[in-house]
Amino acid sequence: MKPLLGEKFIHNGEAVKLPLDFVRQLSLKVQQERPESRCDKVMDTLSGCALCLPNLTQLSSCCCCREHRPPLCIEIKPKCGFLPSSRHVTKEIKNQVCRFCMHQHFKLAHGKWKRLSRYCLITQPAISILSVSIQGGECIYSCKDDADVLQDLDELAQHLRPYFLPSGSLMNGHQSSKVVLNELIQVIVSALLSSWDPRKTHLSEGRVRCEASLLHRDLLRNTNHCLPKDCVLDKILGTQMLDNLDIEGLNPLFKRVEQHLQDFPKERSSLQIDGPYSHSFLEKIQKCPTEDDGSIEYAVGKVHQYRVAMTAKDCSIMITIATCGEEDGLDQSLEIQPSKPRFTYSVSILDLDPKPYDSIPHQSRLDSKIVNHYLRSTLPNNQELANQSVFLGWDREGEDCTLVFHPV
Ligand SMILES: O=P(O)(O)O[C@@H]1[C@@H](OP(=O)(O)O)[C@H](OP(=O)(O)O)[C@H](O)[C@H](OP(=O)(O)O)[C@H]1OP(=O)(O)O
Ligand SMILES: Nc1ncnc2c1ncn2[C@@H]1O[C@H](COP(=O)(O)OP(=O)(O)OP(=O)(O)O)[C@@H](O)[C@H]1O
Repeated sequence: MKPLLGEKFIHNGEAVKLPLDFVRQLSLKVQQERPESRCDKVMDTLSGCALCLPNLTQLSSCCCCREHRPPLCIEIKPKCGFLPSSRHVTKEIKNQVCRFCMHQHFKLAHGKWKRLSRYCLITQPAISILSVSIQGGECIYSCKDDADVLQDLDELAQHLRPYFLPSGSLMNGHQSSKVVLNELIQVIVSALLSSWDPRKTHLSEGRVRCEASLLHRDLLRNTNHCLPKDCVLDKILGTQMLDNLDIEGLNPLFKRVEQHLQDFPKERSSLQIDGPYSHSFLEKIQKCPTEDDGSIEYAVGKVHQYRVAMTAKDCSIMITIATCGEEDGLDQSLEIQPSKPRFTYSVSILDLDPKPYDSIPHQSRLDSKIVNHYLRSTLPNNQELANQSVFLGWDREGEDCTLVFHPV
């Protein structure tokens, strides 16, 4: 992922061995802390291996030590940043509404989420804050399912006040909360959009407006869709866009690979179906023909590209910021306005586990379920269709099992 997402955002980590007993105890502790919706996840307690990474809630050049204020760490899961433009897409709604918005309805119906979020990366310039922690691990804000969001944000603002409002400020109550949160968001956005060369900007390709976004239309109209070249969001978006066929275009290629592996099982390893994720794997991704020439190389290249794109669609960004003085003279410092505090920051990408090859059929089924559920549950014109859906071939789970008659 490093060559694709950029050296500076990714930490290799080091594979380390851990005593199995320690891992078992850790797993028990972690399991107790998991929110209900994530209790199906378990830690791998059998391999005895772990990845040792630097603590990304801290800054390496710690000018903040002088400041007496611990750094703030903000974690964001951006999810997919574009609408498909593949000719293989069969359902028009996928060109209008992003998967994240459609998936939310599906998750709500199945009890995974308790409410719809206003977050939609496709259309909005705003940032939805997922979690903020202070160095030392104290979490001061986290997107909880059933919490009172406004009250939580007020509490968050109280914590952040010393970072963003001068100590003598007379502002208080709701007004100051608003100012403080706006300042935080400005700093986050600046870190997300910062690149080594601020003059380089480019327009993101493809359709950029998700029609299901809950954000106000006026806000959407004024949105500028430029991303500075090489900023973290640009790198992630570019990698996500390796999925240019959509799962609907990829599925037949996956079947081609499956057939090939049945005929030539020994080629599984040279085609690097299960890795290793080496230089030659990267070459298969980068040198994949642009048009389908019917070859196995094309099919494998597209499958690999899709898996890498899926990883980039599910990664997190960690931004750590600390206030600093002018005398710190750091390379990566943000000055939002000359009269306001200066910040130093670091931006990293994490959770880059490769998505397994075997998950592709699941992704294909899930895609139909999400789209069918969305069409049935949200579009008023489809209400009648929804009532008849069982007869038309949609089962209760929203899976498309339509019986298609072909002319003979
Ligand atoms: O399918 P999505 O878009 O909901 O993404 C899943 C994530 O959901 P969320 O980002 O919370 O909405 C999901 O996150 P959570 O566990 O719900 O926090 C996982 O990251 C999942 O990956 P994997 O299947 O465990 O490898 C993710 O699954 P895939 O990326 O494999 O689809
Ligand atoms: N290097 C790091 N420094 C600080 N915090 C980290 C670091 N790596 C991960 N975290 C925190 O731990 C969380 C879980 O990490 P990650 O998503 O990589 O693990 P995971 O194995 O996918 O978790 P799960 O078992 O829940 O699926 C991250 O969302 C982040 O909050």
